[in-house]
Amino acid sequence: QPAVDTELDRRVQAFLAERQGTWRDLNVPEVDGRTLYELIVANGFRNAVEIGTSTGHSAIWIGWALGRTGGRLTTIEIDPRRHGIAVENFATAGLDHVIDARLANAHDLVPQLEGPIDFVFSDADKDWYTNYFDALWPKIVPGGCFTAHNVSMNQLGIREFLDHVRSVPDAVTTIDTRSRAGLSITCKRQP
Ligand SMILES: C[S@@+](CC[C@H](N)C(=O)[O-])C[C@H]1O[C@@H](n2cnc3c(N)ncnc32)[C@H](O)[C@@H]1O
Repeated sequence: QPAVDTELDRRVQAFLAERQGTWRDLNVPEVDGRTLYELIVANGFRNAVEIGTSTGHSAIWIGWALGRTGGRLTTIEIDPRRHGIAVENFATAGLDHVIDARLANAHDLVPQLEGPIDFVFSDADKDWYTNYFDALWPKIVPGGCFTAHNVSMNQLGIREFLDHVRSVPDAVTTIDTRSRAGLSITCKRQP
């Protein structure tokens, strides 16, 4: 359980407790949000990207962690309704100063994002995961990680994505098995 010791911690935890069990827009389960949080805090990541905001559940966990490390998150959503709810949620949780929520097609925006990047969470269209990875990997710093959701599910593009990341020479990929949907974590080796 993350410690509660600052005003931000109290506000985010109150928000998450109030919304527990109410996330209905393809949002990650709490256990996966917690894993993302722990990964960011443990590594001190500060320059994060999320592909697929939906209404913001995972972004709240990522943003909370970045609130602790002093980082920032850029998160991208194509659906205006979900994007609008996410923006409201970020303000309610007290994380709007940490999260830059973009309404855009990630196919167009991701290749334009500037580095350096140290953390990515990919959770949008699975058949585009390999393209997102190839666009961002050169901008990820050594020690940084590209994570992807639903890799244990038999969806189009997942097998190709996993084969691809496992073939990258400067990458080490593990699968977090606490995640029922499967969370891959691909980190760039230090030179
Ligand atoms: C599984 S949901 C994301 C859940 C979110 N990470 C959470 O835990 O709250 C996937 C989202 O990706 C969005 N999406 C799909 N294709 C996209 C694209 N090309 N660009 C941006 N967003 C996209 C969908 O509209 C959907 O809201």
